[in-house]
Amino acid sequence: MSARQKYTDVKKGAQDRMPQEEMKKPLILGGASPRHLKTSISDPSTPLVGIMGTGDFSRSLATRLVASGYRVVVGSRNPKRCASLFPEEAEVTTQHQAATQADLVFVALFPEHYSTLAGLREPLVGKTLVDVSNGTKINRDKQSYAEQLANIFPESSVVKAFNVISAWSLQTGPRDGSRQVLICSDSSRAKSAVLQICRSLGFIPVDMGRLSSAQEIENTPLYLFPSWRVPCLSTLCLFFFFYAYNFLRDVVHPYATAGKSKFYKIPVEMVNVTLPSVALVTLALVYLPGLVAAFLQLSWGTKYRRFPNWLDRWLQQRKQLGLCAFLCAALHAVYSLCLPMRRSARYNLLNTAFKQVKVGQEDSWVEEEVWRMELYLSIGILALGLLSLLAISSLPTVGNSLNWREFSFVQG
Ligand SMILES: NC(=O)C1=CN([C@@H]2O[C@H](COP(=O)(O)OP(=O)(O)OC[C@H]3O[C@@H](n4cnc5c(N)ncnc54)[C@H](OP(=O)(O)O)[C@@H]3O)[C@@H](O)[C@H]2O)C=CC1
Ligand SMILES: [Cu+2]
Repeated sequence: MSARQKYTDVKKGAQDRMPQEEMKKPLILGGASPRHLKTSISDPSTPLVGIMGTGDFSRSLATRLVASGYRVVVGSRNPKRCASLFPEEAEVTTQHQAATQADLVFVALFPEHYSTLAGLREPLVGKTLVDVSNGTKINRDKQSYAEQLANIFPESSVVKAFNVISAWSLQTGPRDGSRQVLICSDSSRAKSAVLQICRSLGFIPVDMGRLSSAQEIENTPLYLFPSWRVPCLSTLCLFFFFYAYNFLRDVVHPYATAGKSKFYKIPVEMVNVTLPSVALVTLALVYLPGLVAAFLQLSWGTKYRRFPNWLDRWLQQRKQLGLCAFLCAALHAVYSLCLPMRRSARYNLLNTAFKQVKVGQEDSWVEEEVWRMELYLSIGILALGLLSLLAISSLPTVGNSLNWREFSFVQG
């Protein structure tokens, strides 16, 4: 049994057990009909939008379409059971009837069930079909779901769209990070109809070209933090570089030349010395590409020319690099604040040791104790750093930049 099959079964089970009143409630709390989703009066000239399926996505989409003034007809295998889940303005009927009436049809089914729609081929001839499906794994070699749908309906125009928008954000309304809807199709007429709907729902359509881009669009929501990999790796590399340098300079060198043991510096002091260097260099990496870009534009004498790819990517990652620099600087501040506390603790420790030595006890435990203290301290500081990272990432602006559905497109 595939992961999705299991998920669908669990979901179906839950829906069957859930009383109808519960299911009628919108996904988000705050009243049965959120104020911003109040119905606008439908204009008979707007296209009649059909939706196949009555799941989460279908319900959210229908609610938003109705709120934006569209006339909606929903096609279900069991219209009687599902009618109460939709806004009153939306008509819920059989799949065949919905397909016949609608001018444009959203297919809100899991792709595994596309083949069950084959009987609707005739009423859908010449119409636009919108495929909203998502995969569960990154797909590199199989045909995309949108192309599979196009194979089942060779005489309809298939558009891939809205898969990057969750049922949740359809209901809550577009937010910063999840505003862009990637759209592709082989038919420009069908595509512009979907672009129009997308704009009226408050999203920003991004034209991704022909239907062959569908695979990439289906993969997009499955990438984890695509724009963070390089900035995090470069910050880590810088950290290791400066740490190694400081280790050689502050620990190995005094040991080799004067036989002094400074190994206690490894967990706290050396990390603290390394962090500001990393923060400064990372900050420099934030400003440098802007300068390079300005220099290139000056030497070309025009700003209407594309930057080389490497510079393009670097420019797009400045925000992430800046946040990494900020994290290092913040950790450095925390470490520095902790140092005085540590000094006084060591003073106390040495004091006790001195007293004990005076009395005539063995003093070798002092060094061990210093080590243990430094270790606890560094673990504490790291935990504090992680906590502050979590806090920072929950800030709305930073949170959006962490959004896994974020895209940055450079205007050509
Ligand atoms: N939920 C989300 O946030 C998002 C979902 N999507 C995509 O939207 C599509 C639908 O998702 P979602 O609404 O969550 O799924 P659900 O499981 O909630 O709904 C699927 C619907 O498909 C209909 N259906 C038609 N034929 C069959 C069949 N043979 N077997 C089972 N169901 C059938 C059912 O409606 P009925 O019984 O009335 O016919 C059912 O309600 C998927 O492709 C998904 O990838 C994309 C982006 C976000
Ligand atoms: Cu400092």
